[in-house]
Order: sequence, then structure tokens, then C-alpha cells
Amino acid sequence: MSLYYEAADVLTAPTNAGGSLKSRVFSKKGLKSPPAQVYALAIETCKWSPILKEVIEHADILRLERKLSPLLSLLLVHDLLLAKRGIALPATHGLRTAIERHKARLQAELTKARIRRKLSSIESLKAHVEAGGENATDSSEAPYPRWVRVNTLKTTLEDQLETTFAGYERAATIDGVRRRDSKQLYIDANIPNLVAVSPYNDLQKSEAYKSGSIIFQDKASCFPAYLLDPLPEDGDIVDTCSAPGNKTTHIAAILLAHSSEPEDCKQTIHAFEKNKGRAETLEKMVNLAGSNVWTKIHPGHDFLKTDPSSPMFRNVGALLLDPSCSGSGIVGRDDMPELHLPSVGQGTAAASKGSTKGAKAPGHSKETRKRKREETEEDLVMVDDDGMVTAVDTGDELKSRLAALATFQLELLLHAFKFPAARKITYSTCSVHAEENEGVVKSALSSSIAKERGWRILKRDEQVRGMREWPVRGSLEACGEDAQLAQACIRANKGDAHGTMGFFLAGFVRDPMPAADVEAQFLRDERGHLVRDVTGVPVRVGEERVDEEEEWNGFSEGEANEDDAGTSQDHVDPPTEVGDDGKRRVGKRRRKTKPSERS
Ligand SMILES: C[S@@+](CC[C@H](N)C(=O)[O-])C[C@H]1O[C@@H](n2cnc3c(N)ncnc32)[C@H](O)[C@@H]1O
Repeated sequence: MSLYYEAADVLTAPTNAGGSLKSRVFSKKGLKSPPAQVYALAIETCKWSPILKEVIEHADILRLERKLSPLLSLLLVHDLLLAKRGIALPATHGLRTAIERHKARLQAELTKARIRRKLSSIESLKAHVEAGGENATDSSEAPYPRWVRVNTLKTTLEDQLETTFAGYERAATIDGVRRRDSKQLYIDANIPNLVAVSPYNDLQKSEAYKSGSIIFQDKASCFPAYLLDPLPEDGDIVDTCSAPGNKTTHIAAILLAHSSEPEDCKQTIHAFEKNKGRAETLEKMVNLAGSNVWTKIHPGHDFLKTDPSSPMFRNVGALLLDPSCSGSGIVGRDDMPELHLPSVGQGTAAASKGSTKGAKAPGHSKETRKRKREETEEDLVMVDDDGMVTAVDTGDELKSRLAALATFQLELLLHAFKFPAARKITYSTCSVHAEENEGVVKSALSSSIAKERGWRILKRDEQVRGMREWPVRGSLEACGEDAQLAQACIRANKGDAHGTMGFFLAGFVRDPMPAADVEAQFLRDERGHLVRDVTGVPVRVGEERVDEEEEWNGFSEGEANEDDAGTSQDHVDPPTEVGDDGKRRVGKRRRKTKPSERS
């Protein structure tokens, strides 16, 4: 099948084939043409379709070339008039000759279309299309503003207001930045150093964007690092699922903001990313954002395979979990671009009417396909945030997919609970489904590891100001009518007045125990040093079962001292035996670790 048939196929797939144009193309099996080429042709043709529709109708080629379908004519005329190399078919191919014999007429109609738009050159016409000038929502409000996090590792909000955003007026509310022609800027009231502008402002070309001084990040996606609020006393941080790195770099910015002497900040962010390709993206982002100094990337490492009791993580006081999820809260996933198809035989009749941009010829309402997924089809396909597309045709399939995701998410959270020095954890998803959100939180709280280690929910009144004041909270029903839990959970709704993606977040904490209690909990050897098991975890009183058969032939007593602990990733303190006399001796394996202590 040729490139043109394949692009036509993607554009005519039923709306419940699911996902954005990009995900449809890249997940399509058996494409002969490179997916990137199919996608580029399809998306560009959609963008140009209001103009190409006029051109084709005025040139009347669908009446003259009966074998051409309206969609194929759009794709071919696009390449003939706009692609550098013209139509990508052999010169004698029937489709190519059917279009090329009308070349002069088509070019003349393109010129007329440009003049009708009062544009002086083909370059200005291209710029007009690129800027979305043919989009039907031209004068309407955009549903989502462009959220921009000012990266305080490289710049300050004040600097950005004076440079990148010089000339922007201050918007009092988020609505001020939704309009296409808005040159306003909204400074967010919940998240520090976050601003919003109209999505039609071309910030991608700005120096600040290219240099990592500003980062495009949805407001809701800024919630987790802000709620985690890593402080100097929290020690090291783990970002369990990091790529592409928005939250990793946000953590770094907050760490540094809390540090009185940033250059002396000794805290490390351990950034895990299981997928090697995505880990490369993470590394690029961490470098660009200037957070590499404080970030240790663990590329291709599965967080679930980490040993929480490894000396490397002994100072980890806070963890951020933003695992793979159904991605059902992501904005734009479901959108298909608008496509304006030409009608047969409209000829000059349409020409006289089609003098405005985005002109719609008779028959438009029938033939123009607005490929937005209907709400009822919302769950027919799931594109998770690893880009995996799963067709979910029935409620049962959706349920089982969500159950599988929730199992993985819970496993991750329970693993995070095992970090011995951890005091704070945030758990977030960009999913709208309660199964992945409140459901996971409830299961985590009722787990034995949470109870054993004292993990509880971070209540609303304990949260940082911006999160405490954020009005959208968890679902009471999904929290089993537990009002305090529902208030502790944070949600953001896709498509509401706040202009964010769909998102969920909860914080977990455990309170430091009084010093005396902590002391009493752990075994100490004759010298008063903490007794550790073979994995390095301090042994609690009452857990000291001696397994005489298993001799440990490790360090001699003289080699083992607490100062060594943690200096090497592989080092573990020597196991200690408790003798019949009640004294503890170093050098013998004293017990097997409990499963909950193993990674
Ligand atoms: C939702 S994305 C993370 C987005 C990221 N936190 C950000 O804000 O830019 C989830 C990421 O977790 C990674 N991932 C999934 N399971 C993982 C695991 N067990 N260990 C480490 N990374 C994992 C996925 O490859 C994916 O890149």
C-alpha cells in the first residue's frame, strides 16, 4: 500500500479506533511506509485542509478525475503544492498523473486562496497555517492554557517577567490566557514559579525554552514535587519513575530553594528509569535544566529491584512515585485534528463563497470530519504514558487492565514504604480512574508494611499551603466515605475551569518517634553500635533469632565498625549473634531476614 493509501487509512479509521493521530499511526501494525512519514503527511494535510479543500473544489478536479476520492485528492495535492519533493510516487503512477495534469490550475487556485487571505507570499501563507490560522477554533478560547514552570535552577521568575515575558500583561484569572490572541500572563496562586500563557504563543523558539530556563509542565504535574517539599533535613530523595524528568528537575529546584547555601547542598536525587530509551531523554532534561549536579540517574534500573536497605539509600528521607498509569487524564490524547474534505462538483460556486479563511463549502457539515472522540467512547482505548495503546472494547477489559496497573502501582508504593529513613512519600498518576488512585491509596494504608512502619496519609491541613488551598479533592465514594481521606487526596480534573490535565496525588508520612522509643526499638552490640542484618537493616528487639548452622565468615570484629557503614554500596555491617548469656557478638549470622525487609 502506498504512503497515500496508508495516510488515508489512518485518517478514515473509525473514531473508536482510539487515541490521538500520533498514537494511531505509531501503534498501527503492518505499515509499509515509515510511520513518521505517514504521520507527517496526515497531520500536515489536516492543517492545510481548509485551504486545500478550496483549491481542489475551485479547480474542480474531483469531477474531472472520477477515480480520486476526496481524501486522496487532499493528500496528493498537499504534496504536489507544498512538499519539497512533490508527490512521492513514480512519475507514471496513475494517482500522480491524475493530479499532475492539473498542476497549473491547482497552483493558480492556491495563489487565489492566498490572496483571499490577504497574504503576500507563500511563506506568509505557510506561517499563517503553522500558527493555526486555519483552525476553526481561531477566535474561540483554548480549553487549556500553556503552563510554564520557571526553572529556578537557572533563572528567576522576576528575570523571566522582564525578558521572555516582557510585553505580557498580567492576567487576573486563568481565563485571561485562554484566548488565541492573548498576550497576557497569569501567575499561578498555588504553585510557586509557575505561570500560564495562551497556548498559541510560540515559546518553543524562545531562548529561555531552548536553554532550560523555562519548562513546559502542566500545573497538576507540578503538584507532586511541591507537595513532597524536600527539605535539607529530608536528606536524599528518590524519584522512582523519572523520565522524561519534569518532576526530577522540579525536586532539584525545590531542594535548592530550601538550601541556605546551594553550593553546599549535599542532597542527592536518585532518579530511576526502567526504560533505557526514556532514561536518555531523562538525562538530556536533567542536564538542560541544570539539575545534574544533584541528580544520580539510574538508567535502565527497575525501582522495584532496588534494595531499600542498601547503604546507598540510608539517607533517603523522601520518595516521589509517579508510576506508569492509564494516562486517562492526559490532555490531547483523544484528539484527532480537524479535516476539511472537498466536495465533488462545487466548482466556482464555492469559489464565490469561499473568500474567508476556513471557508466551508456546501456539504461541509456532512463531509468535514471532526474526529474528536465522543465521551461515551472515552474508555474504548487506553494509551498509557509509556505510549502503549490498549484497545479496551468492553467494560471487563478496562477493569482488568486497570486492575493490573493498580497492582503494579501498589507494589511500587509498598516498596517505597520499606526505605528505612523515609518520612515522606508522594504518589501520583495522570489517571482519572479511582482504581489507580484512591483505590491504591486505600490498599497501601491498610497494608501490613504501612502499619508495621507507621505510614499514614498526609492530611489536608498538614499539606504545603498551595496544596492545602487547592479545592479539588479525592472522591468520597472511592475513599469508602472516609471524609478525612478524601480531603487528603488531591485531584485535578481535565477540562474544568482550572485549566489542568486530569491528575491524582496523595502524600504519605510517618512521624518521627520520640528518641527514647527509637533507641529502645533496635538491638545494639557490646560497644553500643546498632546491630544490622545481612542486608544492612538495623535489627529490632525481638527479631534476633540465631541460626547457628549458618556461619558468617565476614569481617573480623576489628574491621567492623559503624563508621564504615554506608561508605561503600556493597558494604554491610557484620551480622551479630546474641548468645545465651544475652550478650551480642559480632561475626555470626543471627537470623534470616523477614520477607518484608527484602527487596
Ligand atoms: C508517568 S511516567 C513518569 C513521568 C515523570 N515522573 C515526569 O514527571 O516527567 C512513568 C515512567 O516510569 C517508568 N517506569 C515504569 N515502571 C518503572 C519501574 N519499575 N522502575 C523505574 N521506572 C519505571 C516508565 O518507563 C515511565 O518513563
